[in-house]
Amino acid sequence: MARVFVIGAGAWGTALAQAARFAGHDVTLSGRDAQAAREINESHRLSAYLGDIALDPDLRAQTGFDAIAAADAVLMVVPAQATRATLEAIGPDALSGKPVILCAKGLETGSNDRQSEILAELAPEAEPFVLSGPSFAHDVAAGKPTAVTLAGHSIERADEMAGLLASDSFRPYASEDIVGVEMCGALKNVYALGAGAIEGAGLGLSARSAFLARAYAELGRVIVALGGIDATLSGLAGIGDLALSCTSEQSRNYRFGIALGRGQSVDAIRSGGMGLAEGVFTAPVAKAVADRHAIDAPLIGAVDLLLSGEARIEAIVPMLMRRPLKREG
Ligand SMILES: NC(=O)C1=CN([C@@H]2O[C@H](COP(=O)(O)OP(=O)(O)OC[C@H]3O[C@@H](n4cnc5c(N)ncnc54)[C@H](OP(=O)(O)O)[C@@H]3O)[C@@H](O)[C@H]2O)C=CC1
Ligand SMILES: O=C(CO)COP(=O)(O)O
Repeated sequence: MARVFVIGAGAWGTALAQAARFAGHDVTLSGRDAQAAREINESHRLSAYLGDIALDPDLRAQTGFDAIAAADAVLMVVPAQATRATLEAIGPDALSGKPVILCAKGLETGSNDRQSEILAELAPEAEPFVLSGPSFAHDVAAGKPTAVTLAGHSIERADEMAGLLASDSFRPYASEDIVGVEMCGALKNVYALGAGAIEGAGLGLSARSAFLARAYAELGRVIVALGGIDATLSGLAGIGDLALSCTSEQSRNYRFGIALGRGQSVDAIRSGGMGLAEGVFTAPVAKAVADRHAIDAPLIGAVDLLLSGEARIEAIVPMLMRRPLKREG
């Protein structure tokens, strides 16, 4: 039994804390909301995020970072834009020498950083890992089976972390492609916005499937240009999560995209309480990264344009369709 410390008591942090309990560990979950922590400890629920899913009674929740010093492994699961401030609050010493598994899916606004780049800056002595793949928090917390990718700098250490979190319902596959896995997790949210917009605009399932296939090709170009491994694309973090998020109304990003496709503005959708849609923050960053590396990424550009409010989907689709024809592959 290891001591696992999970930071971020929203839907995904709590689901992963539950997964770590399924794997038999001593788990502490740290959130910023004392009332939510009390609900987890006393009622074994997190109703605001996970409805009536029963949490393991031995899952302990708290605010603050007290138990982190004793942890064998740390999972970072706050939203991507909150990772920097959270790491600053923890301080570098507490994470020195510890495996830190980064679970948020997004690129940071302003710096354009991946989650592992933020960790390297603020806790350079921590050992970075990235977890990503097709995994809705409700499914994982309820003990429904899924598989994910878990990447580290060394495949042997990734094997060890995969072994740490594995249970009958949670099956991590080891990888040594931190960059590729991070880009898959961040960009699938951008593509889910686009696929949702196609649905919301009533453009049909053929269009959505064509978008998904071209998103897959584009994501492959991004991974390789940034130094990732092409094979990651065909794995759980790649096509596994892309297919899930681009076709399921369980995805917040997909639902946000549906609302965009129906003509609602970003502000109107946000004020409607849609919940966290990481792709909204990541899309402009992804566009900047693609431009900087001269990557041909028309779909990221299209989603970014749609989010900007400067063009509606009815105008964007012909722009995509009238580009010069290409050969596949
Ligand atoms: N939900 C899912 O199915 C999955 C989510 N992910 C990823 O996990 C990450 C977290 O998502 P998820 O848990 O779903 O999000 P939620 O919206 O469910 O929860 C976010 C949590 O982070 C807290 N939080 C919000 N802003 C801050 C901040 N500025 N500083 C510190 N804490 C903050 C919230 O606290 P409070 O409640 O007080 O606002 C809440 O506890 C995202 O990157 C997402 O893409 C990955 C796989 C699956
Ligand atoms: O990452 C997820 C599933 O793998 C969750 O997707 P959303 O954040 O779009 O809900």
